[in-house]
Amino acid sequence: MDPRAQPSRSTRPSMRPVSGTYRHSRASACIVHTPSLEPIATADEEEEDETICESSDSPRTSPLPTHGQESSGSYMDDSLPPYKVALAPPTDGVGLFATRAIAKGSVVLGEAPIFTQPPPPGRTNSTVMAALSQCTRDEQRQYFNLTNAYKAPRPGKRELLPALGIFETNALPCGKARGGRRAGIFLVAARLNHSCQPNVERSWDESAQRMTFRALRDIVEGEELCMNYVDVLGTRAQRMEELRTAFGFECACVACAMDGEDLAASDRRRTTVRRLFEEVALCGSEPTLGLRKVKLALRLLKEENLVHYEASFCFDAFQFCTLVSDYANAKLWVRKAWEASCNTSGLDSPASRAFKMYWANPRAHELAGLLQHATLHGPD
Ligand SMILES: C[S@@+](CC[C@H](N)C(=O)[O-])C[C@H]1O[C@@H](n2cnc3c(N)ncnc32)[C@H](O)[C@@H]1O
Repeated sequence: MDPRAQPSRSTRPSMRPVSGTYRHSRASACIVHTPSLEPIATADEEEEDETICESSDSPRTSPLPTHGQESSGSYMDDSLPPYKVALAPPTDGVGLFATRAIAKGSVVLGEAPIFTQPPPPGRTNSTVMAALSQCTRDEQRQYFNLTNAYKAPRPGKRELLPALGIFETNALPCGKARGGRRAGIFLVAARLNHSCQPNVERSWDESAQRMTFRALRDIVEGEELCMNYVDVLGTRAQRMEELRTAFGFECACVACAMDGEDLAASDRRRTTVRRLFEEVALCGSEPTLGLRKVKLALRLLKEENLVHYEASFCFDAFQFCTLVSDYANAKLWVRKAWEASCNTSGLDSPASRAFKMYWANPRAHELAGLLQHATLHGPD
């Protein structure tokens, strides 16, 4: 190993340069979930990097399939929403179901909050009631029809008055506030159930003050639309425990319904991806090894039907390639990261824009050329 190949200063930390916490939890994550795992910052969590600008040879045309009405956040190809509310039997409540096929990356729903609240302790039953008083009668009626997971006492949780209990059950993080993150009520999205194999991802558009929900993969008519409230890389037992403690329910999703060898294999894959996520960040001086780990993680994610983390791992692979000046493969990887990021958080998200910029100019990355020249591999 070339001793020069110890990119001491920044390699390790900057293996996750487009970092941040990409929380999947509902805002009742006053239950603090700090997923060191979570890869790509979404619009609600990532300050825009001011150093990023379009270079003149930026890729101009999108090689991606059309992203519905990407920027407007409205529905895909007709004026009717591509979902309906219907009973979701295993959950004791309702959920949202696709009323037609929805293509990967399409906007499923764009919604503004009826009101937002600061993080605790600034959020109380009185502040929620005050915000509700500014809403229409219909919004108030719909609000009080939402699920309240704090109705009955739960171990370790204090009972909450109804308005606050409903808020904590249904609110989603949306934007920053002094001392934490604001959270808001989205009357339609409040009907999205959790799945450990989600098919919908949310991203907050700070400038439009709207939440956009995109299809993580192709969705067939009749399929339930689900996002994930917690990180999904744990074993079933770990995920169940987290959902029970944080949200007070026993997860009835398809991944948690597995048993026997299927469950054991799924647990193994998810824990391996989690381990790889940590290990890849430590491979700054061993790009070949790092890239091998990335490829394994991507294969396991695919087998688990999990799309999250794809962009992050692809970006790691990009960095390994740029470290050794393998710019041809670096471009292939960052393009893949860009495609994955557009599918989950849209063309205009800070991560998507950063990936696009590096696709146009991989040498702009701070790790470029730090190690001895080598040729690695592109995506499979
Ligand atoms: C934000 S609401 C989602 C919509 C809710 N099902 C309804 O009827 O309004 C969250 C609640 O839905 C239920 N839920 C969501 N995901 C679930 C899952 N995977 N398994 C069981 N219950 C779930 C829990 O009761 C949870 O407190």
